[in-house]
Amino acid sequence: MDKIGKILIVDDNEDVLFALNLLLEPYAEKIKVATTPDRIEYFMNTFQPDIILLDMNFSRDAISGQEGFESLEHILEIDSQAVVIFMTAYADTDKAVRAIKAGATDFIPKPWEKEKLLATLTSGMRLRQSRKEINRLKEQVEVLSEQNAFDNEIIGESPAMNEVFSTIQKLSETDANILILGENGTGKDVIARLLYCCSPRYNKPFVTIDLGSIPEQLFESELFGFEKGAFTDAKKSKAGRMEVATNGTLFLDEIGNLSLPMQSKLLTSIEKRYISRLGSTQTVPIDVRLICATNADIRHMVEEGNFRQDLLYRINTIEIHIPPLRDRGNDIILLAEHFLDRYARKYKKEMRGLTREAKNKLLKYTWPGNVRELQHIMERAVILGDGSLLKPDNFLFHNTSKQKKEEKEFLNLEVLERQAIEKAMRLSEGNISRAAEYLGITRFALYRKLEKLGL
Ligand SMILES: Nc1ncnc2c1ncn2[C@@H]1O[C@H](COP(=O)(O)OP(=O)(O)OP(=O)(O)O)[C@@H](O)[C@H]1O
Repeated sequence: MDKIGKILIVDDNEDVLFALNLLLEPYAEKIKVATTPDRIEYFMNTFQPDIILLDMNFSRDAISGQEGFESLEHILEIDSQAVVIFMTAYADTDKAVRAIKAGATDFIPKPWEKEKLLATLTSGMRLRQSRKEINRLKEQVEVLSEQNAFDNEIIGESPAMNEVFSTIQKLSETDANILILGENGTGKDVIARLLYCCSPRYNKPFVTIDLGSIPEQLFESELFGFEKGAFTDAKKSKAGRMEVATNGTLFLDEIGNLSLPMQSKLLTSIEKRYISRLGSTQTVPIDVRLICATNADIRHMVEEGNFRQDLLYRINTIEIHIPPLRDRGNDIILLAEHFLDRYARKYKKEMRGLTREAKNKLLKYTWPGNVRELQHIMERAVILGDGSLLKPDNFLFHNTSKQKKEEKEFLNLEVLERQAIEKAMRLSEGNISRAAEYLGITRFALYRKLEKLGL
């Protein structure tokens, strides 16, 4: 039998204390005794008992149990997780029920039967351990949430980024499912974490799955979990990320990578709000807020039959478009200075900033890899650069042929016009007059252009 842990026995009868001490000594890790309830607080602070065996009746009043209830209340005020087992010579069901309702764990009548007493203490100890474990896990979740929250400082003052921040602000009281769209490296992950930090589910779990990096065959077991023996390698049961994220937020990165059969399973679980682990017929209720992200053209995927429209409706209650870095104007410089500062500290370099020419070079570049590319370029420049200011020569852009093609497309007037119109329509939420105003043209001209471009 496992040791029962630390026990504090509180009873005004010294014979009882002596007998219990003797009886429990072989089974308990340590025992302390007190003859008056006013010593309980002292022992709780210094001895930190796992279980408190508490007499219900002290000298003031022999049978009502009132004094025991008052002590119980005081104990639970000090430690709401305390395990208190009442003892009384006057066992009656009413008092037992009252004791449990008041927060006691169990109740044993005096004189006690040894086996019954040990069984009660053992289950009390198990309860204490589970409560400790739950507390530990809660604390872990809190620490992890804080890490999730404050790892990244988010830089951005451009109108395009301010629009993103203001949408996040508006969403701060809601639980709506969010779809974050944006090119590679624009900061979708950073924005997902910001959304989480500004949400009512902050301090609850934030669980992520990068669907771009999980092999297709593992996706189901990662998301839904499995029972022991569900497949050859399932040596023990494991909760899926959806279950772990319950009451919190699940971030599905690269949702565009999800195969059609998996899309259908995800949809079912979102709609039914429960899941079944692989190899189990039991259902587990889930309550998660979904944040999804993709750099794919998800609407195009729907049109091509590669992404389920009904799933899209479920995940995109609100869409957030993260602008590419090239549309963020001076944010490029703010970010460059932010990374310069970070890497100068990391590599212990005395670098203070960028020359005007260097800033111009960064502003002119089209940043196909967005913030991630800027981050890498700054790191390299800091490592290889000399002097206190970084100069244009410190920045080498390795344009791939694909990037060059994208850059050329970026200069194509027709492409630019289409992008501007699409953006104006999005910002005006389809309102033609407002979109025309944003574009500085008449409503009629906008109609003609929409028709010409097939929009
Ligand atoms: N506004 C920002 N301020 C500071 N750092 C940023 C910002 N946006 C992105 N970053 C940094 O840039 C890098 C890329 O960002 P992130 O991983 O969030 O992009 P992503 O869009 O999720 O990329 P992918 O498409 O590859 O998944 C990260 O190191 C992130 O910390």
